[in-house]
Amino acid sequence: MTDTPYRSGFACFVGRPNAGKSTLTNALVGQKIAIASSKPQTTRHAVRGIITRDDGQLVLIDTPGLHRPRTLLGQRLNDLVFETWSEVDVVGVCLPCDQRIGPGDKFIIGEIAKLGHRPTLVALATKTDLVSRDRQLSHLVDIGNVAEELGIEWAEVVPCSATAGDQVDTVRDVLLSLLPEGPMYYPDGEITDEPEETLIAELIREAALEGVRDELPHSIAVVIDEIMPRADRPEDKPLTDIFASIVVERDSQKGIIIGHRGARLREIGTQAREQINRLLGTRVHLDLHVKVLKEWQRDAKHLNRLGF
Ligand SMILES: Nc1nc2c(ncn2[C@@H]2O[C@H](COP(=O)(O)OP(=O)(O)OP(=O)(O)O)[C@@H](O)[C@H]2O)c(=O)[nH]1
Repeated sequence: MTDTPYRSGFACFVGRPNAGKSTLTNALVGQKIAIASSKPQTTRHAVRGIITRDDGQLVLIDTPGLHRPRTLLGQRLNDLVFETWSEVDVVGVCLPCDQRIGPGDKFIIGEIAKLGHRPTLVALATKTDLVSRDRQLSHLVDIGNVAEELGIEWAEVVPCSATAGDQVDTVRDVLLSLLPEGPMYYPDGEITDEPEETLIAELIREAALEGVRDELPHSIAVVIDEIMPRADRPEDKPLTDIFASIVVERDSQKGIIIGHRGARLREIGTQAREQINRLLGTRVHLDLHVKVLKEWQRDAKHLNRLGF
């Protein structure tokens, strides 16, 4: 027995699109659970990663990026962000070292500062591997200045790189140390409480987004139609059939997803299948269809059905 109190609580990362939030979440949790993609604004669901240690438990919540709400989907995503911020104990503000702190970053920090219940704020200078030592130092000075400018206080400022593994342990330690004393919320060994179906849908969405134009991300949703174990398989070689639909808004987008003679759709299937195999630990057969649901982002009925 030690005298150190058990700490537990919730944290989330915020920052501009591409700031490295999902990648850092994955690095901290040590298993791929959130969706990392080189396209901005791909994180949609509040995917949680759970870190359980002898001295505490940290539940990481991944929120979508804040953006100008032009559609009903945009509004709902923003509401989800504000809701999450006021519920967590710690918010890690990701400020990538290779980018100057700009109006977008200040807007996000300013919005958090306005919350009635303000979480503890930590500044994470992400992507240290991309810059020189000098640039890193001037970035840290800017991070200090921005706190003063906006009237907030950083509990800690940590430079780190999720891809190079630089200071990831420190980020984990710092986040845990800032949590209140509390119980273990989730049993040990649980990495995410997202239903498997959501994770599978996210993996397919991620594969579908790879290499498509920048404006497409918001137009794609994935619905899992059915997941079932294939009958009559030998016990040591199980196979799972997964039927899923990729939903787009326009016929032209359907064409992009399917590609020339179905080439892109096949690529999406292959890539997603590999990830799903890894997630489930069994072989899967993936059956993908592309559906057009006109203007689904503006239609409350469609949004509800697609899980937003
Ligand atoms: N060099 C380098 N690249 C990184 C690092 N962290 C993330 N990246 C890359 O930056 C891009 C964006 O990373 P994400 O983790 O998807 O960023 P995000 O903030 O979750 O992005 P959104 O979901 O769009 O809000 C990806 O291509 C990552 O591989 C890092 O520490 N170093």
